[in-house]
Amino acid sequence: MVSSALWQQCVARLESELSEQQLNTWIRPLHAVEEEGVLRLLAPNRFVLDWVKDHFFQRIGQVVTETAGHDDVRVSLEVGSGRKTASSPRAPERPDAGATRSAEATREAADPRPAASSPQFTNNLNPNFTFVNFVEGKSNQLARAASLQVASNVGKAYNPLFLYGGTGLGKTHLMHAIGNAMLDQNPAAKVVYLHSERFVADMIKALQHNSIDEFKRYYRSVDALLIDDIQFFAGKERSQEEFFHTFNALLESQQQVILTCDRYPREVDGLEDRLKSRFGWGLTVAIEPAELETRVAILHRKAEESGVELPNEVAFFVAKRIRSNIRELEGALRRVIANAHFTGRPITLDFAKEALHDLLALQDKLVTIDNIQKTVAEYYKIRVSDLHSTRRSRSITRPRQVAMALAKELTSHSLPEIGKAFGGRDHTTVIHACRKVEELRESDARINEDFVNLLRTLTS
Ligand SMILES: Nc1ncnc2c1ncn2[C@@H]1O[C@H](COP(=O)(O)OP(=O)(O)OP(=O)(O)O)[C@@H](O)[C@H]1O
Repeated sequence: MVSSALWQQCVARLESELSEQQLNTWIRPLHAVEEEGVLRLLAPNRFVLDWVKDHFFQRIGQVVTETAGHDDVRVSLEVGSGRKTASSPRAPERPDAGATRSAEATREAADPRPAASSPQFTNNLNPNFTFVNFVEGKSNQLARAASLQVASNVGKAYNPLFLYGGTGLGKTHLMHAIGNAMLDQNPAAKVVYLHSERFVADMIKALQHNSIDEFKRYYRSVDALLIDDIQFFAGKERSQEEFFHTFNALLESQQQVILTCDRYPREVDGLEDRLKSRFGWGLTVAIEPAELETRVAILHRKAEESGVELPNEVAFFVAKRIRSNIRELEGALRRVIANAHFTGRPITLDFAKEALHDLLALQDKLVTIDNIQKTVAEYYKIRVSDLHSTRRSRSITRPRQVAMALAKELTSHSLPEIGKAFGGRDHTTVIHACRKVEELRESDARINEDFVNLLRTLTS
């Protein structure tokens, strides 16, 4: 809440000195009004006022003088809101008393949320990431179900909830969906979302400014702490230490912790073992690359949200060609919609092919059958020539089938072309391989893991 131009400049200066959490908790909630040589800072409540007065007021005075370029501006601090000021332009005699109660009452009457949800906790949640617009599929079913459980049983169902998986697969979306659901149920809930890099940066700032206790208090006072991409903690020992204690404190008092990571926690190098083991205390669930049907459903949903009708064949075409990452899928759809908008042409299959021409050409260059064969051979520690050969031992046939299934999934080659590239085999062999792999992925977790790992390697 910033209104005066002078105050905006002051806040910009303070941004380089204070942590994001200090700014969000104490500085940004202040509403500023300039009146006849007085910069009136209105705090949303007494609590914020007292804290700002004790901790920042002196510095604010200096910054205002430096920014204004003279010391003719007096700074006052009082409880109030911008709305109150508009109908009552006169500054109270005693800045931090007087109109206090009526200003508070105005705020409360206009704001249906309980006072506890005042801007001290800026949750950073993206309101567009909800359960309603999260499309369910086999690849994310478990993660979604666990997230729903956590949302309806905060701190008690699974704590921590640890979501992991490749980039752009919906981890952040689900995490925000939980936060948004918590706020729907209880608007006063203190839900804080942040990227792990932000946590590290804030901690460093807090250490530099001797405010580490305040930092600790802040993070330990939330109802739910949502930290994204915790792989960035790797190698940052001091941050891990701090996070470890915060994490324990939250868990002990049943405050919810939700974490995401681009891989399974134990696979993150440079992360302390005690953290890795703690992460496993709750529930660790993977989000896998979405299968074709889910990608198609996501495209339809996103098109609908943009008010665009997407022909089914276009949805299938885009979903078949862009497989690894929902963010890229969305990007492709956006491009098709924007092109249609600018040219005024209807979205047909030919139009989509044209709009995505360069993007798809680039992708074709990246995933070739050759490339798949090399990657698969390396993964299973066999030779590429084994994939072409007639050898029928299990240690060779399985990788060969997996490689064929990947070629079918990841390239636009026809079945006969794929068969030919595997030592001149028939297209029925490719069909059989694809069916077999599909079956095995259902029944054998290791094969499924191999397939997903290979898919990720080839498409990231
Ligand atoms: N199942 C889904 N339904 C609807 N939208 C989805 C789904 N999965 C992903 N998305 C969308 O894809 C985009 C990328 O998702 P998100 O940011 O959650 O990915 P992520 O897994 O957190 O990736 P990163 O590791 O790169 O941060 C978002 O716009 C999100 O809304």
